Amino acid sequence: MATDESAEFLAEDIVYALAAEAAAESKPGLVTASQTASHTDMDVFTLLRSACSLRDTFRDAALLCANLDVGQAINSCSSLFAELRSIGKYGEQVMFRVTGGVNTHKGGIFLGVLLAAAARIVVDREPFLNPSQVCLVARQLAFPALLSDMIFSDDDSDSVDHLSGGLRAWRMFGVQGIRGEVISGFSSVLNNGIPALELSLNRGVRIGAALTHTLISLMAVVQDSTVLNRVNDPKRLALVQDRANDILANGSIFTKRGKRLIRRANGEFTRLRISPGGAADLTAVSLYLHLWSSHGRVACKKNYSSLCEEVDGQSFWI
Ligand SMILES: CC(C)(COP(=O)(O)OP(=O)(O)OC[C@H]1O[C@@H](n2cnc3c(N)ncnc32)[C@H](O[C@H]2O[C@H](COP(=O)(O)OP(=O)(O)OP(=O)(O)O)[C@@H](O)[C@H]2O)[C@@H]1O)[C@@H](O)C(=O)NCCC(=O)NCCS
Ligand SMILES: Nc1ncnc2[nH]cnc12
Repeated sequence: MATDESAEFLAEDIVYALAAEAAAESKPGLVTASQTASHTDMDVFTLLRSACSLRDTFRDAALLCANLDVGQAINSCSSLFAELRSIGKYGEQVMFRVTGGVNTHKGGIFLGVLLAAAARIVVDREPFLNPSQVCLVARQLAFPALLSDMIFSDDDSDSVDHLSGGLRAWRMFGVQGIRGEVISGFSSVLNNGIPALELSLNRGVRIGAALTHTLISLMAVVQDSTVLNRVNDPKRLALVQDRANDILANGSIFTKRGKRLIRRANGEFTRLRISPGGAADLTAVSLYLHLWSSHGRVACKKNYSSLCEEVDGQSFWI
């Protein structure tokens, strides 16, 4: 196997970001270090095991593009994307093997493979990777194939049972899921996720709390098909977006009221078994794109004394 320093560091940051997202607290309905929330088949250790197993997958995706410039990559996008998809499928097999069959990071694998490839294409020209450029190249690589997935899913068949959760949500309700996020050029990540993450870090909060605010900011806008996987009811997605918008309007992690609403949303989503897994994946994406753009340094002006505080008489981890 050829060695390539850029491919190694890109993969390393993706794995770190998936693990950091898993460990972060105060994520409504999602697995954290202290809860399994809406999930009965996985905990934080399952997610960490999965994240750690995927490093070679992301490295291989970057390596595949090590000698390509943007023009060459875009001219050969359909064959390149087919090769990336098979690297991603192999990554999915590894994930299912190490988790005993649990879907921990299907979306995270796809996004990581695509963005590692795009970043490796861009990195020779731009050592400080600009998130918009990386996302644009990723979009160009994936656009034809994802569009055809979506058009093809609209076949004559009345049944949607054979479709994946994402394609079913698209076909039944026009919810665009992961494909729409990529086709849009990662609009939620660029317009909501990364700005929220950087605002939090600039305000001096710790990385875990910054990830919570990033997640909430994404939940407010993302068309997350995971929310509809278990119950095909678009009202559930509207509920997630309403709750997230309400949290943001009340100060999110920066106010007591915001934190109270985060806690309340966690209780509600857990009761309803709602899991915003797509927004979780995009939280990790926001983190590694931020890391790549700042050369691997998270500007964490730490305040460890606020690690755990009381909200309504209960501890609130941030
Ligand atoms: C293109 C692929 C992504 C394959 O797509 P596929 O159609 O197979 O999958 P989708 O159902 O479309 O969704 C994939 C995952 O994407 C995440 N996601 C959803 N919405 C968004 C969004 N708006 N932005 C970003 N990411 C999004 C989501 O992943 C997360 O949730 C998963 C956990 O969900 P959970 O409900 O707990 O697990 P389940 O097992 O489904 O249910 P339970 O048993 O628990 O009830 C977790 O994976 C997170 O990562 C979606 O799950 C790509 O994978 C691909 O190309 N693969 C190769 C195979 C292929 O070629 N397929 C093409 C089919 S046409
Ligand atoms: N923290 C999390 N909880 C549940 N599903 C996830 N998929 C990715 N991260 C997740």
